[in-house]
Amino acid sequence: MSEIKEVIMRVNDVSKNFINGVTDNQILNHISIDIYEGDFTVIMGPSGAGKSTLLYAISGMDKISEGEVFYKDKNITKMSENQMASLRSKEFGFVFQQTHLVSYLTLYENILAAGYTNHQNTVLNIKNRTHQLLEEMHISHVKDHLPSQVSGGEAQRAAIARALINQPGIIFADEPTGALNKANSEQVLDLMSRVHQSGQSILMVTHDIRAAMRGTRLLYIEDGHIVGEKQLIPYDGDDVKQREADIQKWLSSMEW
Ligand SMILES: Nc1ncnc2c1ncn2[C@@H]1O[C@H](COP(=O)(O)OP(=O)(O)OP(=O)(O)O)[C@@H](O)[C@H]1O
Repeated sequence: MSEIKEVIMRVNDVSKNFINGVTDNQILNHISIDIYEGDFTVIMGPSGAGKSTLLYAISGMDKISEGEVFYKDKNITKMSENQMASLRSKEFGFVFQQTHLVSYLTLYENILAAGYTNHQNTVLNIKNRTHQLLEEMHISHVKDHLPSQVSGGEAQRAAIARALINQPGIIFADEPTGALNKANSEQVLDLMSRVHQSGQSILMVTHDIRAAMRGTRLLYIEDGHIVGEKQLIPYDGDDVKQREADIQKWLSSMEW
């Protein structure tokens, strides 16, 4: 019997236009898609196809031109700035190519500060969870370093810890390994896989097959439409070559 998944984000007929002078560019063209709880959903597609625009539209980071986006049945399109800010700090976690860590705070303080944005939690709980995440992300040994004093991989792992501090319903990641070398990328991806295995819903944009293979559902966007989809069994580190070849074959069928 197949497992029934809950919808965590519902994208309903969403369009996004950018107006540059007199030109009106439609980047997202009436997209409707459900994102499921517990999935590691990956958005792929050619450069300029609208991958990041879709991620920002779904996460409410950017206003959409038309349509509606729901998070667990709450229509986020209708929320005020304050409601949206509160939802973002409690329910959404963000990881970008650049970490956006505060340069004058240590890794520990960066994570802690994000925890303090959720006023429902106690200081003791936030401190305990920060230490737990530092352990899980293998960065306890550099917790008192500034972002400029650690490697790109360590900084990105701190950014993931920061995204997880408030136990978000979903993590949005935009090319999280885009600025990292191969070794650091693999470490970050291993941690993202582990976070996903613990039940975390993730929506990630990437053009990197090594990152995409961590996903359980791949979506392909082109010319503002979702034109392809592929399901994958959860990543367990086995048959990596086969997984890579399967994704490559699927991408080639999209890009012919
Ligand atoms: N703020 C903006 N104003 C005007 N045009 C924009 C803006 N942001 C994005 N665009 C345009 O929208 C299109 C899609 O951009 P987007 O960043 O979503 O693409 P992408 O698929 O993520 O690309 P890449 O893989 O190169 O990062 C591009 O043509 C881009 O130039």
